[in-house]
Amino acid sequence: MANVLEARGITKAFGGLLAVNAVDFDIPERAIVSLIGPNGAGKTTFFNMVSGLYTPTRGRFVLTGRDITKMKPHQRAQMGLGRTFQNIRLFGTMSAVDNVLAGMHVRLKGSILGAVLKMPGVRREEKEAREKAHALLDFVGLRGRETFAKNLPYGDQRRLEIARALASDPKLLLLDEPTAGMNPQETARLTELIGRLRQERGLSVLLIEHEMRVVMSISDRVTVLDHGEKISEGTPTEVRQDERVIEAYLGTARTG
Ligand SMILES: Nc1ncnc2c1ncn2[C@@H]1O[C@H](COP(=O)(O)OP(=O)(O)OP(=O)(O)O)[C@@H](O)[C@H]1O
Repeated sequence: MANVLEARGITKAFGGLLAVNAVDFDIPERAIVSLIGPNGAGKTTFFNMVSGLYTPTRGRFVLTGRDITKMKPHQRAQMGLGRTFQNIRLFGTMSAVDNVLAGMHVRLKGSILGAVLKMPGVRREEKEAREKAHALLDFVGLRGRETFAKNLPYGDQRRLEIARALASDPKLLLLDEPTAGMNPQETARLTELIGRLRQERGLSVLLIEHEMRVVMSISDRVTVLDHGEKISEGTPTEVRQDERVIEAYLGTARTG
């Protein structure tokens, strides 16, 4: 199966500290892949390099066959990379649907002049965008929530972040600790939603997640980082039985 993302020899040095050290990493099409490891292992740093917030010190990223290593975050978004953040970054005093529309702007073509003149093409595009935004809210289970984003329950805000990320039609979605701070019911619903991203939308997902029940239940492959190095990679069952992983991480991790 083709890979959506290929990372080769990815390294990030902060001064003398190698936060990520020569990591190779593939994400196949329609795969759910998780990155785990103890605090400070380099997960977020790796993630920030995939999305373009950090430039690797060495190494190369290829997204759907194109080298994106030197591209800026918004260019990567246009090429099919979507992400959510560990700390929710919604527009608090905008409605749910307006948050999703904001996520769509990387794809909209209409000019400001066109909008001012109310040109038919632009009006049609706006209408279609609004319909699509409502469909995405339906998909994540937020139909008809017209309140400000900041007034939504926490679990719903996380789902809204995913709807906003989907608005740019990504091929690969990066989710940074999507169940952080959720209760068990919210976690179960979100896990199901992640499965539907692949099932119903054909997406690949890269997940950073501390909740081992989530990781082990939905991942096709798990990669384990420790001190910036890849120490294990395989199916959840393989990784769970790997002595190095048990020693470095699972012995102390939250296993539910
Ligand atoms: N901007 C930065 N400047 C300097 N050092 C950094 C920076 N970002 C991360 N580090 C260091 O790089 C290492 C990897 O950190 P990173 O946040 O990627 O780990 P993590 O696996 O995501 O941890 P956590 O599970 O706590 O989020 C740590 O030692 C951290 O202190």
